[in-house]
Amino acid sequence: MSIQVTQLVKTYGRQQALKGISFEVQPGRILGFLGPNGAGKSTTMKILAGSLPPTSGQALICGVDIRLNSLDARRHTGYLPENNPLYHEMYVQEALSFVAGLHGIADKTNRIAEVIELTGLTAEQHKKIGQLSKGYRQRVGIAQAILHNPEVLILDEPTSGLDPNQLQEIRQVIKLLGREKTVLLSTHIMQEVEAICDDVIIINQGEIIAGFPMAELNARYPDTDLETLFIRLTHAN
Ligand SMILES: Nc1ncnc2c1ncn2[C@@H]1O[C@H](COP(=O)(O)OP(=O)(O)OP(=O)(O)O)[C@@H](O)[C@H]1O
Repeated sequence: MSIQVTQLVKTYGRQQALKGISFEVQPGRILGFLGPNGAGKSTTMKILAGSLPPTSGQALICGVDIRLNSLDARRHTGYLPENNPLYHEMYVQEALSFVAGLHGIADKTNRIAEVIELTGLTAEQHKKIGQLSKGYRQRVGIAQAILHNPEVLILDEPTSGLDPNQLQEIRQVIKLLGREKTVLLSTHIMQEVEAICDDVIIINQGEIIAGFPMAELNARYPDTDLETLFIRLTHAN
């Protein structure tokens, strides 16, 4: 398994954000992670990315326990956080070079050229990040996340706030990356899941309330599209 989560709990003060969730993602799959605001998606993703400790439970990335061997687990993981924090004063190439240095990538120049090509940044690569449109900033965030060529990619609402063209283009980038990598993708856009995801999980109030391969949606929930199912399941709670 690329991602294996067992009975994961996260408590912030008195609030239980994750109430013991368990799920798995097989290698090479794109998993859509759906849930209403405050359901626990970002919390789960931060824990899997190694940037937030869980309260209890286990999470393995490519078989590596994120609590016992965080550094090793993070080598297998690329993470694009929800607010995509970037150095706006840096040039695209400069930022990528900086991140490549953090990862100790040997052949920086070639790898940076590769990720620029993969993420469609070629035309904008000589600009400052602050001068880029939101869609291109998302590409820089994705480029940073894949520099060290991780097997697992965790993307927290990568298409939120994009115009329809950029949204379509970023989806294509994610789909392309999903050919080789395992992707965990959170989104509020149901068509996005239908367009690019192999599997879907719906989380609500810190609990997983549904999970299935997209190909089984119709068999499991006849005459129901994903949006209707989402509203039905998350309203019932
Ligand atoms: N640092 C924090 N301190 C206290 N509570 C927090 C903290 N971060 C998140 N929470 C709470 O934990 C719950 C889950 O939040 P989380 O950000 O994981 O949800 P989400 O599904 O990503 O939501 P959204 O779709 O709005 O991004 C929410 O009730 C939120 O208010």
